Amino acid sequence: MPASPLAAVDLRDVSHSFGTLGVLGPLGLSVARGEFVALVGPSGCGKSTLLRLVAGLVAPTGGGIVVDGTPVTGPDPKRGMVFQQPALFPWLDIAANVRFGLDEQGVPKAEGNRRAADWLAAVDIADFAKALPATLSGGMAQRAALARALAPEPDLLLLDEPFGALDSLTRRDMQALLERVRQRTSATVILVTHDVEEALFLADRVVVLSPRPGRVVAEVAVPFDHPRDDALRLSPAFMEARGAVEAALAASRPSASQTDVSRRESELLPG
Ligand SMILES: Nc1ncnc2c1ncn2[C@@H]1O[C@H](COP(=O)(O)OP(=O)(O)OP(=O)(O)O)[C@@H](O)[C@H]1O
Repeated sequence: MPASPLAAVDLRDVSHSFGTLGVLGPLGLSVARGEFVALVGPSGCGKSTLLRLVAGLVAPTGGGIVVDGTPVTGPDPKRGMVFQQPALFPWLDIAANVRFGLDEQGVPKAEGNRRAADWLAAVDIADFAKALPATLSGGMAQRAALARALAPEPDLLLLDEPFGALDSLTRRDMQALLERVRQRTSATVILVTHDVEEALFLADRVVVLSPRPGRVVAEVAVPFDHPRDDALRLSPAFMEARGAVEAALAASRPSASQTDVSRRESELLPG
């Protein structure tokens, strides 16, 4: 599969197995520079694995991944990642956590402080600069994790269910926040989520994966301009896009009646 000239991320015939368990692919996926793609699919279909492969934390057992023209062979500071659990360094205050990647890059101290303060303000936690992570709520800690990932100005931001552990109201606040901070960065974004509404609210394209081993079964373009606000969720066009993604998800699963038939057949089998 030839690389698209505009692709920031190119997955070429990628597959992955853990031992004998095939969890992903083979699949191809191209993400354009600056595009925001959301991945949805049934639990266990390999979404997190796909993100870890792109991050270079795991090597694929088949195919290859190219980011900005260079094959992925390991982690790179140009690829920021946010996980479901904030994973902040517990012994560093929030400002130092956000500054961490900048210190690693050798950014001078004064500039690092200024950029960290700027990002803390952008995610509305400037007042918590001196707090330790353990004293923050889940939502606040996740704001800090987002600021930490964005402060080094990554070319690619990988978000693995970043709001999955939050209550629904905090989750909506965080979606609005991510939509807002996205205007400050030109990073390409890949978001893994279980939440179809979240995917549609944030992304430019939603990619639907099949049950394990995950393969691309549908792609839905999200035609709404940015910045988006909450009213969008109630618009007929949004509901229509939601219906399209949910239909693709439902179509990719074995139907309930098929499952019932196979269960009944297995119940009838001797032994
Ligand atoms: N390190 C590992 N060793 C063995 N099996 C693994 C490992 N990591 C993941 N798996 C298995 O691979 C499959 C895919 O896992 P993965 O976390 O990528 O799926 P997912 O789509 O992100 O799931 P969920 O939506 O539930 O988070 C699962 O069956 C999981 O148990």
